[in-house]
Amino acid sequence: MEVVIAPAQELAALAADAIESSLRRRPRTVLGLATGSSPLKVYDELARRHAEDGLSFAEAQGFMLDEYVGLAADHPERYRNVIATEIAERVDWPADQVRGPDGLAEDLPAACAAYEESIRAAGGVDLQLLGIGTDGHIAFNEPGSSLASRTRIKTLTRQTRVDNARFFDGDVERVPTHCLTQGLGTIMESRHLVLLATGKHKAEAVHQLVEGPVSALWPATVMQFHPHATVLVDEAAASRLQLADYYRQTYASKPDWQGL
Ligand SMILES: N[C@@H]1[C@@H](O)[C@H](O)[C@@H](COP(=O)(O)O)O[C@@H]1O
Repeated sequence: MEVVIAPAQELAALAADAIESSLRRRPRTVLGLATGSSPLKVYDELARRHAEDGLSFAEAQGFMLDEYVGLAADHPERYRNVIATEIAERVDWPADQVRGPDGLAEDLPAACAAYEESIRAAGGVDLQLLGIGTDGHIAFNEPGSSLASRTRIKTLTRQTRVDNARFFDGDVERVPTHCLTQGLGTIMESRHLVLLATGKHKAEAVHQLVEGPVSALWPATVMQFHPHATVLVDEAAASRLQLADYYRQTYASKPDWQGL
């Protein structure tokens, strides 16, 4: 696992570099898309590169991590709409090449199975962007999630609903109680995981993710088993890391050509 400690803007540029090099090498790249505030600067940077440097998503495919259950099709916080607004519609990405689990399906388990199949049919995710919840969840895999889980229905914790109330006018009661989420087993099949975390409120979760024992109590710790995982954190989110100096030295001595 590689840990990079840098200011937020630099982290966003690094994640965008990894996505850009993948897209330039292979225009049919399959990208895993995250919601929440953590990836927003990455999306801004990608949109800028599309406008200024011609970075194209025309042949790329996108798969979202998760979706709320039951939010109306036109609800601005429906993750499908968030991804459309934050990235897909700002670049040349055909709408039908960006998919997410269907939180409005009548048969939710069938929708989850179909989603797994569509990821498989696309050849799997090349690069998966991730954020992390304050309770250590990735996507919506809350504490207690099976480390081998696949896309399924989950009940959100009170903590996650409180954290996400800011997107629902601060009213926790308006945050849905259920979601569909890629499982930890699904996420672990992505070829490269790139997790972004900023702010002091993420420091404990980041410490557990990088340095804690692997445990369903901190679901992101499963990433310790991934052969290519990159953790991009600012100073505040890195403030509880025991080996922060070692991560700094390692990154400082890395040759430029190596990338993430
Ligand atoms: N389902 C999303 C996650 O994918 C995201 O990583 C997490 C952290 O969000 P933020 O980046 O806003 O802190 O929040 C939500 O619960």
